[in-house]
Amino acid sequence: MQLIGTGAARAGGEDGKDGKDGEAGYIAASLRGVTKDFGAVRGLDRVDLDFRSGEVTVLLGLSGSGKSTLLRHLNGLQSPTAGEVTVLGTRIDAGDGRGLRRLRRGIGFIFQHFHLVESMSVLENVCTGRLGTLRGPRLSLMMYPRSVRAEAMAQLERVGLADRAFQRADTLSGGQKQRVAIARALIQRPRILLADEPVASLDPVSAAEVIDLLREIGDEQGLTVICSLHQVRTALDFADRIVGLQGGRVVLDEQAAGLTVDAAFTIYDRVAQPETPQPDSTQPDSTRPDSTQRAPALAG
Ligand SMILES: Nc1ncnc2c1ncn2[C@@H]1O[C@H](COP(=O)(O)OP(=O)(O)OP(=O)(O)O)[C@@H](O)[C@H]1O
Repeated sequence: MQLIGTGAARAGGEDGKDGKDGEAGYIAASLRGVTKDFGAVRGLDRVDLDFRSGEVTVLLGLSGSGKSTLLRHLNGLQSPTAGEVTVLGTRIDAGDGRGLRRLRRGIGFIFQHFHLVESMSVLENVCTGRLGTLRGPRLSLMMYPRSVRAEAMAQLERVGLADRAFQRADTLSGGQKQRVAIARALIQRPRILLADEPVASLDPVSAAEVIDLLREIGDEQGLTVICSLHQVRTALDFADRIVGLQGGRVVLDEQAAGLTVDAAFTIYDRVAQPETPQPDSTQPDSTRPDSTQRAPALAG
């Protein structure tokens, strides 16, 4: 089976041209020959990928396959050992501190553990998403411009949490916290939304709500969404495109619509021990062995 397909080219049209910034389907981010070494450990291995505007991509792969490392390269949190990372038309790996900060304003990042300030109100947490555009410290909600507070409230309405605006963040459930984190990312007015296992800490119902919200917002705003997940079936429902990583290498790159669950699972099977039981694709996600459950067995 040929695992590496032409997902990126198909998403952007047959010619695969870059297009101009602002056009639907232009290349919002790309990695060219990106290798990342952490001492003796290779985190990414000669990765070539283009991500087009408006496209929702899910990164799949075993724990340690390089998903988080790839996402961190896309917002300049990490720099490659070799290769180039271009985001929104600018080499993010070569930027200075100021250029990097400016570029990062166009990139929202959602984390597994939300990264909210628990003692702050929900509304103030959302306002912090605009700190990069404001001069000077903001030590309380009222130190943010009225326009920022109004926009934060609008974003909370968008994620269905306006009624929680003045509660402390630590009074929310995990699913609610992740929706606040999404609102905080949206107030940046990003063009790219990166999400690193955004539902890994959530119950299945909250996880589905967060995934649906990300898809809706991505579609509404034409965002480039790149998200790592461990739930294969959810990934196929959510994504336009699936990129599979193994040992830091891209081993699968296909449109989600053309992939079966079993084909997607080959990302994991290629490193499975021979005696590892094969998944039963007739079972629903909640009962079927998924990568989160299979990973330890496969890795061991
Ligand atoms: N800061 C670091 N220092 C040393 N090694 C690292 C560092 N970050 C990542 N690695 C290594 O790089 C490889 C890829 O890690 P990465 O966190 O990207 O994997 P992942 O696919 O996101 O895993 P998970 O699904 O568990 O989050 C792993 O072998 C990991 O141990």
